[in-house]
Amino acid sequence: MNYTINNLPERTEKPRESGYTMVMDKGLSLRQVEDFLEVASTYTDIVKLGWATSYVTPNLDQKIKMYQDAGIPVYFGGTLFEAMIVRGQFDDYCRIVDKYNLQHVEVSDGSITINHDVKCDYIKTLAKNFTVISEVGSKDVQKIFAPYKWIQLMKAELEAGSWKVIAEARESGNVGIYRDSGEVRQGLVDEILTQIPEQTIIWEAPQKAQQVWFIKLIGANVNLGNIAPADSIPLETLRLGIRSDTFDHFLGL
Ligand SMILES: O=C(O)[C@H](CS(=O)(=O)O)OP(=O)(O)O
Repeated sequence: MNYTINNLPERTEKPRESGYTMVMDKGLSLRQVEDFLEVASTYTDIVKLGWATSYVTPNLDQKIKMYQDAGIPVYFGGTLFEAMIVRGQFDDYCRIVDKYNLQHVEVSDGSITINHDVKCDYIKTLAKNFTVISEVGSKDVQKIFAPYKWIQLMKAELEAGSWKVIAEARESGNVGIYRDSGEVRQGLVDEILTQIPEQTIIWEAPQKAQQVWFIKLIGANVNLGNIAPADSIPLETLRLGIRSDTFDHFLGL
């Protein structure tokens, strides 16, 4: 840090198990990645190349290498996994992940309907060679699961071998764990936390109010995802209680 401020909440350090920040890159150029890394690599634990943007992004191999050289693992959005398995291309998917030398994969079913046992079988298979992050929740605003269902799905996926489960929100932050207004489904989150260890969940929280809500509930070291590249440093200040939104929350701790 550039200078000392006393009595800040303790932040975990990289490589972290909690306090994780997953940034979503949805098509940054190499120059933008370079700029991003200059300022935000300390605060970024992993980068997701959003949905299937990796299919159309130029200079993909160079981009991935830039992140990896900075010590930041990269993975493809779950939508790419879904787009390939509905086309019967699971083996091709594995080959692509290998080709780009990725260690992490996302298994999701936000846009497709698959039997949950089948999803867990994919997790089991992929967990033999990769670190699996699986996503729970649908991208369909009409599909609202009861809290017991979220818990059941998360438990089964962690047991199948997921390293962490992602709670769905999309880039927009208005489905899954949020109402269409972006407001957190508080009862749902509270109930999930009675059964699922919080360090095993990455909460998608693209909006500032959502980040603030989770920091106040769980603390500076909550795992948050779908953070826009430009929000990495602002998020870190929220975690540390040095922006107005969380300022009072950490005073006196
Ligand atoms: O669920 C997500 O966060 C995303 C981005 S969006 O739904 O397309 O907005 O999908 P993913 O495939 O996991 O990147």
